[in-house]
Amino acid sequence: MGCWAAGSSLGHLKAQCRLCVCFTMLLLLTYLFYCLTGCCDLAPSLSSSLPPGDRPGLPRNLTASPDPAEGTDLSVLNSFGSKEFPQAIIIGVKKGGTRALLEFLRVHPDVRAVGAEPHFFDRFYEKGLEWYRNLMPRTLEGQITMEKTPSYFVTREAPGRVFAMSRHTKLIVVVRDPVTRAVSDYTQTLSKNPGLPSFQSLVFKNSTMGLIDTSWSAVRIGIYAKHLENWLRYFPLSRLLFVSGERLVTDPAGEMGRVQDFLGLKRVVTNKHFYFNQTKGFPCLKKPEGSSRPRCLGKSKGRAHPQIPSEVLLRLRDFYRPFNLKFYQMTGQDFGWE
Ligand SMILES: Nc1ncnc2c1ncn2[C@@H]1O[C@H](COP(=O)(O)OS(=O)(=O)O)[C@@H](OP(=O)(O)O)[C@H]1O
Repeated sequence: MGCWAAGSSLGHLKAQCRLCVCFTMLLLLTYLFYCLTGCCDLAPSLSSSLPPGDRPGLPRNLTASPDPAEGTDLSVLNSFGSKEFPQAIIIGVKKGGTRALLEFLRVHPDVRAVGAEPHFFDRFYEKGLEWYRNLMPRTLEGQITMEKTPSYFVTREAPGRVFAMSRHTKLIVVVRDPVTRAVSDYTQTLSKNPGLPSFQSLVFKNSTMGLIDTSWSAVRIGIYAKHLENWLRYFPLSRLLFVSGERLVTDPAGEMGRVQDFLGLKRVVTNKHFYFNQTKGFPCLKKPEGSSRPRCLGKSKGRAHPQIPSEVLLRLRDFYRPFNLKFYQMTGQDFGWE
């Protein structure tokens, strides 16, 4: 009888143990499931009001705050990672080659970028930082969030606003010979408005005196030294990288090497990612992000420019020379615009 009682209580204990193990497994599996579906992100953030660059040592999936714009959208809950403020922004310049640079960077597995230009720091600042963060793609730990809006470089308020988001933001400026850039800018406007007056009638305030009209944005944008002064009030030079728009065409892998170093990324994007497309006249990607087929940039990039009288271009070149020299001095780089 005593023996039977001992055997029965041992059996009972075994059953309890099995139940215990099952319950623990169930708990673990539930936790795993929630983490994989991104629900762990919904835990209240420890420091979500701080931008990413300013959050000390937290795993990135712990830093995301609840996403009001997403509501209960299951497709979003199912995605991995979290939305972060950009740690690096291509701030300019318009027609410098900013799209090419962003598309080349997107090949890198550790770069995630918004495709469209957000224009947050110039046009939509009143929408607030959370609106901006929600535009960003989700990133995993170790990945960099990026965006490009070339008009930031010439927006007076932009440096202070970017600084207010994070003083650690890395800034990339793609610069191109200001004369060619002005013609490229004009070509773009002309494509939207074929009735536009000629380049020469817009570039001069007084053509007989040869006075350049600096109020015309196509001219003003190219005075790089002036705009850079504005950024240097907030950011040290070490936080900025100047990419040569010319070299981005002639040696894309070389420029990409510098950009990846600046961003603290492994040099993944190299020569083997590019081929020169003779028809386009530009380097193109063998395998752009999300595609296995070679692709060049669209028709609006690498357009033929209208013929501008050489004396007009010479006058414009004279106008830019002192500003270019100042810019070389400020950046410590000679871009070779003659
Ligand atoms: N790989 C490649 N393919 C095509 N185009 C290239 C490339 N690399 C640089 N570029 C030059 O980029 C110029 C357009 O500059 P952005 O992309 O900064 O223009 S924009 O401000 O976003 O409208 C564009 O100017 P245009 O030639 O005047 O069209 C190009 O010269």
